[in-house]
Amino acid sequence: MQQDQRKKSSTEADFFTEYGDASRYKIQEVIGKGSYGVVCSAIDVHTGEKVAIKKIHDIFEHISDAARILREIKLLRLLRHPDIVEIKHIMLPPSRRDFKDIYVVFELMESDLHQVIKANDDLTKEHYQFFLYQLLRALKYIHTANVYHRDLKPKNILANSNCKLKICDFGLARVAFNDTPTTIFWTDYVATRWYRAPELCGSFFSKYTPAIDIWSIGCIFAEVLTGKPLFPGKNVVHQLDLMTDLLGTPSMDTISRVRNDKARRYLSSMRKKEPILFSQKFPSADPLALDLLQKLLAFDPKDRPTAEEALAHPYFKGLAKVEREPSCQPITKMEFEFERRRVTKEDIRELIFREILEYHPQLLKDYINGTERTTFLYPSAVDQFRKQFAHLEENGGNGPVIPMDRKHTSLPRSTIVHSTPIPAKEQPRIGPSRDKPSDEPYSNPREFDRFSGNAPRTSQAPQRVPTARPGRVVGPVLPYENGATKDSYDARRLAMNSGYPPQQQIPQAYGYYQIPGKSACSELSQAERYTLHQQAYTCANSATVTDVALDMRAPPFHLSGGPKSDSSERLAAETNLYTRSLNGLAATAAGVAASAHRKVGVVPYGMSRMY
Ligand SMILES: Nc1ncnc2c1ncn2[C@@H]1O[C@H](COP(=O)(O)OP(=O)(O)OP(=O)(O)O)[C@@H](O)[C@H]1O
Repeated sequence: MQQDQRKKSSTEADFFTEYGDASRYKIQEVIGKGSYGVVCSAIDVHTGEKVAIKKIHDIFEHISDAARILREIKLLRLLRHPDIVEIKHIMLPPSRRDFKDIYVVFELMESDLHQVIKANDDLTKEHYQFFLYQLLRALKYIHTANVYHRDLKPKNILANSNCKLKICDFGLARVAFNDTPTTIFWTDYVATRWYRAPELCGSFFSKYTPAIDIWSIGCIFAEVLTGKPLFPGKNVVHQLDLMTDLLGTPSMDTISRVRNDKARRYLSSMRKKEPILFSQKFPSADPLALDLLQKLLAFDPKDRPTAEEALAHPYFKGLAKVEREPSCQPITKMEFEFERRRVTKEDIRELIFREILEYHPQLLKDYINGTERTTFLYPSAVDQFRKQFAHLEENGGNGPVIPMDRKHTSLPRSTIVHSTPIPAKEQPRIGPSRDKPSDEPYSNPREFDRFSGNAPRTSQAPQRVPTARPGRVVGPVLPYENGATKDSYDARRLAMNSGYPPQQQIPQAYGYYQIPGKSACSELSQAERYTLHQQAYTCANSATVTDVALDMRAPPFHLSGGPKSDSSERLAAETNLYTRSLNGLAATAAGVAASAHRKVGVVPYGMSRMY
C-alpha cells in the first residue's frame, strides 16, 4: 500500500515535471508566419539556448493537414543531421482526446536561403561551394533513409549568418519502400514549380526518384550563383520553355521517356534549341562548379548524379570527406504504415499524440505500459503558450496576424498505376499522394496545366500571401532577463537589429568574427578576412587540429539535446569550424536578411511573465 502510494507520487512527480514545459520557454517575439501557424523565438531557460516555437493551429481541421504534420514531425525526429533542422521538443497537449494545436520547439535559425540570396550580392566562391556541399550532404543522408523531400526551394532552407544551412519543411516528403510499385500518380503533387524537375512538368505519372530533389538543388545552386531564380516559369509550359532555352531541346531518346503524351508532343514539336554554354550563362563561376551544376540539371533524371556521387565531384576537392557525409539507416516501413492505409482523424490524432510522447519519456513509458491516464485533463503548459502567442499575434506586429490560408487537398486514394522493375537508384514509393500544396514565391503553383488531362480533385486553392518583406528591419531584440541568458550571438543580433535600414545597418566590411585582440564586431580588411577563412578552412579539414580550433573559436555550435550520436556531434562541430570560417564574409548581409525576415515588432521585455 505504502509502496503503491510511493509509486503513485513518483509517477505524479514525473507527470508534473512534464509540465515544467510551461516555465521552460520564455517567448520573445514573432519571427515568422506560415500557412500552418506562427513561429516565435524563445529562450529555453534550462539550457539558455534560443529556440523557435512553431504553433500549428487547428491541426485536425483537415485530415490531409494532420497527415502532413504527422509526416513532418516523424521525419524530423528520425532524420538527425546537422544540415537538417532539429525538433528539440514538442509540448504536451492538455488533452489527448481533443487537442487542436501543437507547439513544436525547433532550434532557432536566423534566416532562410531565400533571404540570404536576396540580401547578398557579394558571396564568394567559398560560400557557393560550402552552401552546395551542405545541401548535398543533407540530401545524401535523406536519400539513404529512403526519404525524398520533394519541395526543396530556398525558403525551405534555413540559414544562419555563419553560413550554416539546414533543410526544413518535410511536409511533402515521402518515404519509399522497396516492395512498392514504381510509378505513382502524383495527383496532389504541387511542389513549387520553379524548382520542379522537368519529368514532373505536366505529368502526374512519374517515377518517384531522388533525382527530383537533385534537380531542385541544381536550381537552388544556380540561384545562389546569380541571385536570381534559374527557371521562374509562369506556368508549366513556360517552365519547360525556360529549361529548354538553357539546356537545349532534349534528345528524342529522352523525350520518348516523358510519360505525359501532351508534354511529350510539346517537346517533340518544339523548335530545335541548342544548349547554352554554362560558362556563358554563369560567366564568373568556377568551371568545376559549372560542371557539377550541369550534371545536377540533366534533363533526363537518369543522367543526374546521386547526392553521394555529386559529393565526390572534384568541385569539392579539399572539402568533401566521406567520414563527414554519413548515410542514414533506411526508415522502417512501420513508421509510415499510416501512409499505406485509410486513416481517420482519430487515428492521426493518436499517432500525433504518440509522436509527441517521444519528447516526454516518462509519459511515453506509461503509454507503452498502458498505465497513462487517457481521460485526465492535463494542467497544461500549452494553455499558457496559447495566451502568449495570441497576445503576440495581436500586438507583436503591425496589426493582428492574419493566418495565411492553407491549401487543403483531397484525401488520398490508392492511385498506384503500375509496377515496373526498379533501378537501384530509383526507389519507389507506395500509396497515394496526399499532399497539401506548397507555396511559391510569387504565383500559385497549384496548376493543372494544359498538358494534364487530369481535372484537379480539389478546388483551386487560395493563393498564399508571400510572407517576406524584403528590407524590413525590426526593432531591437531585448535580452532575456537583463542578459541573464547569455546569447552567444549577442553582438551580431545587436548589429543586425539596430533599427536602421539594411544598407545603413552594417557596412559590408564588418564581420562577426571574434579574433583575439579584436572586438566581435571588428572591421576586417579583405586580407584579414581571407586569412581567417583560410585558417579555419585548414582546421576544418584537419582532424588533428579540430579540438584546438574549436576551443579558440566561440560560439560553439549547438547540438540537439536529443539523442544524437557522437559522430553526428563531431560532424556538426567540424562543419561548424568551416561555417565560422565564412562567418566574417557573409554575416553582415545574412544579418540584414535575418532582420528583413523578421516581420513584426519586439515583445516587451518580461512579457512572457504577464500570464
Ligand atoms: N527553426 C526556425 N528558426 C527560425 N525561423 C523559422 C524556423 N522555422 C520556421 N521559421 C520561419 O517561420 C516562418 C514560417 O515557418 P514555416 O514555413 O515552417 O511555416 P509553415 O506554416 O509550415 O509554412 P508554409 O506555409 O510555407 O508551409 C518562415 O518564414 C520560416 O523562415
